[in-house]
Amino acid sequence: MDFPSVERAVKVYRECASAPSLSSASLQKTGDSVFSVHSTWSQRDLERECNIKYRQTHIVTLDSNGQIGDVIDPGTNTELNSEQLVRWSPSGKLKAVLRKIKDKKGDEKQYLEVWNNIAKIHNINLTALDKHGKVYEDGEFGCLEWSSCESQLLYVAEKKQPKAVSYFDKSKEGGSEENPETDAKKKDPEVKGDQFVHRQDWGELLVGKHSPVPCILNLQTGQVTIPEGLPNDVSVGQAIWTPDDSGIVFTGWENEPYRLGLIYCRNRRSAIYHLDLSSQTCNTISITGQSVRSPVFSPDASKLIYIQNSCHGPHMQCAQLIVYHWESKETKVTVDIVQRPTEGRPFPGLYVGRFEQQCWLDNETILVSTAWRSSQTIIAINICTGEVTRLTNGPDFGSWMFCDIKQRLILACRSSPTRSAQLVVGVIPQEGDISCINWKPLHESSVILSDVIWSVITLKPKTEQGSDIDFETIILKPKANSGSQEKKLPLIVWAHGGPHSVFSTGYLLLPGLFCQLGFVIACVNYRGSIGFGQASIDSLPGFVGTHDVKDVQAAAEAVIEQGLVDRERVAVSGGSHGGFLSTHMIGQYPDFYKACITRNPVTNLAAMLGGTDIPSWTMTEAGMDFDFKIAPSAEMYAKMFNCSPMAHIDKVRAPTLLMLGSDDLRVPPQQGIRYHEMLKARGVKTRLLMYPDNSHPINKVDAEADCFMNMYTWITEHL
Ligand SMILES: CSCC[C@H](NC=O)C(=O)N[C@@H](Cc1ccccc1)C(=O)O
Repeated sequence: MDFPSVERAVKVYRECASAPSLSSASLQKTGDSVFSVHSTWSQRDLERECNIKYRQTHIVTLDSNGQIGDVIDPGTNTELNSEQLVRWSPSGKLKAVLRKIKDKKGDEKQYLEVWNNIAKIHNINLTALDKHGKVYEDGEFGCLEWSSCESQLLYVAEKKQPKAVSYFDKSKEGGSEENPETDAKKKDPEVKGDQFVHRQDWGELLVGKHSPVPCILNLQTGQVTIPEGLPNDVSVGQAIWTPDDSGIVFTGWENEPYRLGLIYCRNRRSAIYHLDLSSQTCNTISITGQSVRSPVFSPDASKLIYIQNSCHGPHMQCAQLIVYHWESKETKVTVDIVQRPTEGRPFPGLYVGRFEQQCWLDNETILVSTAWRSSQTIIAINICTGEVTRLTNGPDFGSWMFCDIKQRLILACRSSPTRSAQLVVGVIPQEGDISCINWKPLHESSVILSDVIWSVITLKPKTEQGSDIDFETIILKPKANSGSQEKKLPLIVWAHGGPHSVFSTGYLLLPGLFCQLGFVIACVNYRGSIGFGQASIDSLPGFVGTHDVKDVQAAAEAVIEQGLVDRERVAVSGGSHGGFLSTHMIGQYPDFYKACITRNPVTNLAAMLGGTDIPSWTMTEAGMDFDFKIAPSAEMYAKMFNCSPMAHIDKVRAPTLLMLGSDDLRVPPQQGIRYHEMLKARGVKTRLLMYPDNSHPINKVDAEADCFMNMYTWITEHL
């Protein structure tokens, strides 16, 4: 078959990859019935080979009936390149900005600025204060919180460590020093012989983040303090003020006996703490032996909510929503884990990492986005009754992210496999059905794939165990061919990572690109994906390499049965656990798959145990309980090997492209390198691309673009 040319693929990539993705969006009340919407976007810049960030502002007015009136786009996109965190004060009058700037010598400095509506009114050089290391700006620990009196800011930064020096360092032995800053630093405590002590960090994408502590900046004095009384051996993150500013509440992750990588892993042992700043006493609010996160106070300050799930087992799980009554100290599970959604009660449970900063509709109702089968959905939860109302369920947009709420004006971002992100506003009815929202877009999607149509199919598993748990597949088809019988199309079967994550019916760059270029795509949400109930998640550990493989194959067969696809031209693709599945498919169905493309694949769980930042994952997914002390036996290693793609290497025939990030701490590149070597030794065609300075996602702009072009040329050469 004639595939579109490489030049055409480059053009399609330029178009589709130009779609900006939303980093954050918030609402500010700027007058009677007037709101401004500030959104920050990230966009690939292929010329500069980097992601640029820019801010967009819209004005939204409400009419006399409280409904959306005008939406004004002043057309003021501004590129931002140094803002790390931004937070509006409770009154909306001040804005705090954490900024990273390189000085003349090229050293990075962090500043905390405060702006009013006219100008910058404070600028504190946090690096020069030298009270702590780098400020955390990530989505796991990071925070920037105004006290209610708007005179203090709370954030999290790396704890300052005593300076480690050599026993042979002579520079400290007297001599005069004229620089007072260096003199002050000289007075800092020093530890001899500690220069090479290994300090464990929080792993993949959190490199250099070891011991976060809360920090308080007093805007009047310009001084930063690290509160006393913090628990030992706990990493502090997600800190917020208590309602009267007398203390702070935060999530604390246990450092001991050793840290396991945190990103994409919502099962790390943690607790919610309350530190009283005057008495310097710290108490635990949550129960121990759980994984908890994201404390948020209700507007009337009577309740604190947070998310909780088990700290054992799968790395992503269905979670509970906990309500803690601040005065009575009573705790209640208001939304529980859902094992199996049913037709009568379809809510599949909560799959939430962190609440948005403003998530309260009123003192009883919160808004949150969660996975709901193959879509990302906004729900309202009545925290007194636990009642869940689905607010978004339209046929055109499959993925909805809740952004902000002011009064009853809700800001959200939606997308679909054929439409890139679009901000929308709506008014939540005061009375009646709160899901009756008339959404109004603030702008058009920047990319619309008009030649693609998408659908979701539900499938029954073909295994004995877990056969009562269904799963779904998102199908993308080129429109021109969708009804015709004349020419059958090539198929790419795509498996997501995790394994406990999900493809949602939002904008999917790679599948969309390939579909624009004439391929049918099947994105398989095999059993174990999130959004289908905890029973589905729990059905996979112990059966990886079997259940997930059978589901992927059943999805491929189901798409072929629809009659549009040429069964002689099927390829498979996926990254990480999706790479584990791709390499399994070519080992277990060697006649079926004609090409394989894989990013940072897990190929041998037994070998990965000693190299990944999450050794717990390899044991859990192979069906064994993880314990920090465990030194696996030969039988355990055998179990891990036997469920791995490497166990099927002798059967592989499909030409296989491997794309590896040299800095991946999650799936060490050796996993892919060894698989590539094994294929070479068996005479199977294979190519390995190693991307320097890239880690697990391989998402640097030049690397990502190169990956796509190599995927395209590999597939078109072999199908
Ligand atoms: C020991 S590596 C395990 C595979 C890895 N799982 C967790 O990190 C994985 O599949 N990564 C995914 C990323 C991901 C994981 C979970 C939820 C969302 C995304 C991948 O790279 O696609």
